Amino acid sequence: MDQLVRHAPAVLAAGLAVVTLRAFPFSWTGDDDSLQTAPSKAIITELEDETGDLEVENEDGSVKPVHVQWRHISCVLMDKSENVKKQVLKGISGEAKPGRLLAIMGPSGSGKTSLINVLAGQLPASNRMRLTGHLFINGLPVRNAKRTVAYVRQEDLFFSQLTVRETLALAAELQLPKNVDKEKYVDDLLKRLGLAGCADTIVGDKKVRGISGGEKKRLSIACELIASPSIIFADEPTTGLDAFQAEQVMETLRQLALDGHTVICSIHQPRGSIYAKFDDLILLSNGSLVYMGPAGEKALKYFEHIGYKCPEHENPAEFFADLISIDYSSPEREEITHKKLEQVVKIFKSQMAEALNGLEGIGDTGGVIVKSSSLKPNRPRIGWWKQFRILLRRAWLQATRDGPTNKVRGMMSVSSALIFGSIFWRMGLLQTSIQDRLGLLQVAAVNTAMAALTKTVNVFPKERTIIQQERTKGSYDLVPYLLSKLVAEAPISAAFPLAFGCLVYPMTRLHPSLSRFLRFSGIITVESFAASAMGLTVGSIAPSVEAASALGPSIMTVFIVFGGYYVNEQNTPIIFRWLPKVSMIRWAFQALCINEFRGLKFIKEKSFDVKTGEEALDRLSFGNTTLREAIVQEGRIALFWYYLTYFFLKRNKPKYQEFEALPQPSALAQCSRATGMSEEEFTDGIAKAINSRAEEDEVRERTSTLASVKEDEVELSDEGKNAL
Ligand SMILES: Nc1ncnc2c1ncn2[C@@H]1O[C@H](COP(=O)(O)OP(=O)(O)OP(=O)(O)O)[C@@H](O)[C@H]1O
Repeated sequence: MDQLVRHAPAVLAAGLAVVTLRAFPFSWTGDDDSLQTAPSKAIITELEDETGDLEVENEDGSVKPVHVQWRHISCVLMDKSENVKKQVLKGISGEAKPGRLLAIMGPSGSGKTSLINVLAGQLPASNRMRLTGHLFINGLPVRNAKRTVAYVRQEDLFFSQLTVRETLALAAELQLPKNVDKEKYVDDLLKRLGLAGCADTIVGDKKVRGISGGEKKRLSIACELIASPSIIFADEPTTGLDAFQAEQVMETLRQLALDGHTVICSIHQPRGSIYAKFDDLILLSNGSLVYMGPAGEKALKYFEHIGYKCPEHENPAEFFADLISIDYSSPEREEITHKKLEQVVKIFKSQMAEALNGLEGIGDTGGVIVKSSSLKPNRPRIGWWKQFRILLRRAWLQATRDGPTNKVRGMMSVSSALIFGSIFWRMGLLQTSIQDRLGLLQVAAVNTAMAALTKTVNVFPKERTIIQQERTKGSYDLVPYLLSKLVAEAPISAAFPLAFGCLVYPMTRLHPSLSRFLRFSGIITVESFAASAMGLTVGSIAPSVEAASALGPSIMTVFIVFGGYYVNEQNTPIIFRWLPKVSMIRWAFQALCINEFRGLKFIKEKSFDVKTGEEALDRLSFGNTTLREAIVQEGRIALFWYYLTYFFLKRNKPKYQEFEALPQPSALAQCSRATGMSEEEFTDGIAKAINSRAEEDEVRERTSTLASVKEDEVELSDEGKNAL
């Protein structure tokens, strides 16, 4: 009898697992009518079906329904001594249904972005963070159900000089299978997202005005849709937009939901007309769930039922915001609003617990504890050569169309050539001209390197974020990307040192020979590539443009000091001897000196005066090196920095927080019965215990309860099947 009583919940669980998965659980507050409606034709026209993947499309072109469920998600931040510093998410459960738009609302800092990141598998990893809970896609734990998600982030990052159509066409070529008509696909996408009117306008940036903020957001959504998403996440898609643009963006998301996608967005405080577009609603406050269920009238009825009535004609979003925000205007108000919030959270928790008790079979994996995984990057669909050609086109368009940047670089090259040309105007062959030549060649080397470095560090950190996102989607590999960038930027990067050389060489009357002039230009061009490559490395490790702009010149200053002019290599302290060998300034300066001084004869006035250029080179300790050797060294330095860039880009992939193990839902339900605690209390206890080493005993105690239940459960699951 005792055995029967213990087995009963599991039999029930097995039955319910099947029933609830079909009927979409958590329907206690749900309006399931819309789930029955057939999704309309999807934007995505054709997709490969890989074994084990969730197919995004049905054969008739409609989107396959994807149902996301999550249970007991807790996210805790720890301090250095492993004590809980902040509970970002406190045991959040819920679901997102296909064909419906789910909005996550709450005051600033309530955990909206964190929850959306967790659900998208893109919560940035941190050693000080503990993430527990379960996430299921169509009833399968995320590790078993591969899913493609579209994640529209708050910040819109694009190649600024490409038009809207080019941006989409390049993404389509990189991500879609061969047999898809890309032109038609892009045209459809442009029409669907209301971008046809600005299809041939460049995206733009702070320097050059392009499309509007709302259009940028819709372009972000369009780009994400190419990655064949089953679920669309959008983190505060209306932030920074005016009311009209915000409305249009939300309408786009609503349409995508109507097409059958599962759409989840976070939003701060929408106006009434936007709120009316939501099908489902999650209200968060201070990491706790205040409400999860249908939006609209049902949500208002729920709050009315628990004693909080929304005044007539008030925007429900504003009513909810007032209800769940803490008022810090005075200690009394703070206490009152705090208490009110605690009460609302408590009421919802008890209702949720009731609903969950009837749904214990969701996502059951036969008693096995599953450690959920975050998203893994996909593999590119096309070969390296095709990737290279597509990326080359993009890099070329970006580099050549960037008028303001090229203009500034051109003006800097010309103005510095004119300044140095005037300072070192027509150097003769007197003894004093030796110092002048050395000074000019040194400033030419420093100026070239600094110009190339500055340009790169100002641009690359932003581009790195784009390529990391694209690579996570599996658009392309790093090698074709870096090669395409190098090839596309080479002619432009060479043009500026050439312009500098063309002016400064004749003005200063450096060694007057065409071949020497060509070599001079060649040396500073190679140096410019080396400095750009160093800029790429700095940009690939620095967290922001500001950090890269501080780090790059600091490293370059060291190379300038050991650039062959200020410190003689032989007098360099032993521990710094390696620095001149890796200084691009030194090798460029050395090559420029060899090119300039070899074969030059100076006017000798005193017996100890330098007579030939070779003697001057000897005094600099440059006498034993050939020009070829110096240029080869410079080339090696460029390759070294390119390799480091590759290495850091490869290594510094975005890392996402993984879930820590928690009991399976059905086992959890039994544990909750066995201990007399609610599921939330039990999970919170385990989550806290995982988070604190000081509570190891508690973990042991609770996991032993779980183990005893699990043993029964394997047996019971079979019984459940038989019973069914
Ligand atoms: N990695 C982290 N380190 C420190 N604090 C964090 C981290 N992640 C989240 N938090 C904190 O957790 C809370 C919730 O953050 P989250 O960004 O999810 O809130 P939000 O509701 O999206 O806020 P907003 O509307 O202002 O964007 C905030 O107080 C935030 O400072």
